[in-house]
Amino acid sequence: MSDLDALFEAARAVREKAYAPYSNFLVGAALRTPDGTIFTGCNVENASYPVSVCAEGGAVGALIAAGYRQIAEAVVVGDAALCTPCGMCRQRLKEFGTEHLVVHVADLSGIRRSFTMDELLPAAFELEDKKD
Ligand SMILES: O=c1ccn([C@H]2C[C@H](O)[C@@H](CO)O2)c(=O)[nH]1
Ligand SMILES: [Zn+2]
Repeated sequence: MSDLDALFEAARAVREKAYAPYSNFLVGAALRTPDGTIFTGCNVENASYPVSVCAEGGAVGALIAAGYRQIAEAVVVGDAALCTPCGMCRQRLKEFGTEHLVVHVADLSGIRRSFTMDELLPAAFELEDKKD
């Protein structure tokens, strides 16, 4: 299995764990660090809708909590719709993306589109003096 296949499988598996009783739209995200470690997250909705957390947010939290700071590649798996990260998650991914971060967007049968971070979030807001 290629590294990308493994990342896709991780995102597809964690999608099954999503808590999305309000939208019924399950999402899984898998992030690969430069050393090949994979972190995953799923969307967790809430009766107070704005409290919901996207799959990408959970995965970024897991990666940071484990002591990592860099995302080299990401896969987001939704259902039929083209499940590109929302605006907030584009900013989240940008914060920790390597220069060459590629975000693959998939449905259950596989990857449908691939984007560079710059395609997803051109002219992104970033602070030069951030400490990593
Ligand atoms: O990239 C995406 C797009 C949507 N969602 C979630 C948010 C909400 O729970 C549900 C429907 O928008 O899907 C994600 O987790 N990631
Ligand atoms: Zn989001």
